Amino acid sequence: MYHTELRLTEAKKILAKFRRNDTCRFDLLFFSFLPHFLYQKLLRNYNYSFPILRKEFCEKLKKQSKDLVASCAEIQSLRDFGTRPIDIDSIGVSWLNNLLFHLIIRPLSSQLFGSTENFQDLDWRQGYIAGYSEKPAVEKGAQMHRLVPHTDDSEVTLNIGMGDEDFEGGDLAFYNLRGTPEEGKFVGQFHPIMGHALIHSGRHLHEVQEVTKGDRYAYIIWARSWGSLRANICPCCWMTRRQNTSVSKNRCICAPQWN
Ligand SMILES: O=C(O)CCC(=O)C(=O)O
Ligand SMILES: [Fe+2]
Repeated sequence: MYHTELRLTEAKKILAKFRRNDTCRFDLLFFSFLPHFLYQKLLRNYNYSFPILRKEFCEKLKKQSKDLVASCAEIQSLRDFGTRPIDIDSIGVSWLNNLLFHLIIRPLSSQLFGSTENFQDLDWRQGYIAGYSEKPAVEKGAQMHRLVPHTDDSEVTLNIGMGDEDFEGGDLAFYNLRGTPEEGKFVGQFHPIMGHALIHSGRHLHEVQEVTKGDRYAYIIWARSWGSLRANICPCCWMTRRQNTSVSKNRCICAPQWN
């Protein structure tokens, strides 16, 4: 679990540095208009989309991740790196996770999802780059053709399109909120835009459709609330969206027969 206060101090320091340095400042588009932030409602009331990173910055981040995969391929014991989505902390860009978490995800989430998802604040994040391709290959850091419908083990997910610019297919499709009568019903789909973020609740069923041309990358951050939501309910039941019935309660490892 991350220590929220420590990370917040770090995020503020980095933000101050960006404000002093023009070259860096314009790398992250959102800093220039964050105070007047306007988000756009997308796919009814559940998902919201807005521009967040410059294309050049997305390219740099992708390059850093791919270069690391390529160097690891030369070292026998690190060959697995790239077979799974690339963890942002492990490629030395934790500061970006922290900035996005503290300055974007936390404030937006408490307004947009706090009451429906039952949390007061978020205090944990994990960021990674997922790659998909018409021709998946470890050396590109693009491991998959598609991603089947699922919910995330997060209260809220931020999804930033990282390009490439000319891929085809690979739309993000949504099928409504797990645990509601509408679960499974198609809501809409979204062709990722490079540098644009989409924020949605973790229990919003979604899939990545097959990429039919080129490579497609996304920078995903999962955010959780261990301090409020997961402190009050069994995290395992929440994760599997187990309903609170006598049958499903007995299937939980926290149920009396296991203790
Ligand atoms: O690649 C994407 O756009 C979505 C990925 C996703 O849903 C996930 O990693 O949970
Ligand atoms: Fe997901």
